[in-house]
Amino acid sequence: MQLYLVTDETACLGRDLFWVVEEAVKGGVTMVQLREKTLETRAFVDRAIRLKALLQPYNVPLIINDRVDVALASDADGVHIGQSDMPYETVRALVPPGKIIGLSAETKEHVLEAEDWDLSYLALSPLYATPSKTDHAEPWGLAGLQWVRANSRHPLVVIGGLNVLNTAEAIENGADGIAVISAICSAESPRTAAFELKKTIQTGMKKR
Ligand SMILES: Cc1ncc(COP(=O)(O)OP(=O)(O)O)c(N)n1
Ligand SMILES: Cc1ncsc1CCOP(=O)(O)O
Ligand SMILES: [Mg+2]
Repeated sequence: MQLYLVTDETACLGRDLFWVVEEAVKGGVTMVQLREKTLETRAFVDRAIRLKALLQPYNVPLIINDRVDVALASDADGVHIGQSDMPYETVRALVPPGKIIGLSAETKEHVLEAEDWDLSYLALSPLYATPSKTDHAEPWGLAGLQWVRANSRHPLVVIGGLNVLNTAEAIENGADGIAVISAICSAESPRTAAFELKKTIQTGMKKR
């Protein structure tokens, strides 16, 4: 989950979502989350199955946002849950062993509660304010990220307002990866954008 693409069709500037995802993967994306907030269940499952087939040859895991049923139906590699979604214990009981479970943390309490849980990653949500999610919580900022790094045993992903200019500092301050919507989906070239972000992550990693 070094470079984690979260999909949003409306951010893709009218371009085909599957084209955007494949370009991004060719540029260096290491994990993809299918995030559909309005799609009906059948269309969501169809899209997940198609995306899984696209990603498989690249060995890039597919994560489903919010919906354990869709993750199971599409044999996705995992599920991402937030603080208003299905509770962790229920998800853990439903999802087969070996699947990825990622969780959003919006507060210090969420971070501490997650210490007992078997998570593949914890996402600091959001690191910075972003127009891509209108109902987001108070941003963590770099000081918040440093606190989480010191108090969490989980791999950390940061999401919200990440771009090529602020990625290195997030990595240097303890993030193990970044998750983005607009920096890739809305880029003129999703492939080049992913390539540049990946290069920046790797530079940041060398400095810590
Ligand atoms: C990687 C990642 N981090 C955070 C979120 C946000 O999850 P959530 O708070 O449940 O909000 P929605 O995305 O469901 O609107 C995420 N999806 N992915
Ligand atoms: C899904 C989500 N969760 C927290 S912020 C966010 C949106 C991130 O989008 P962007 O990378 O365009 O800021
Ligand atoms: Mg959610």
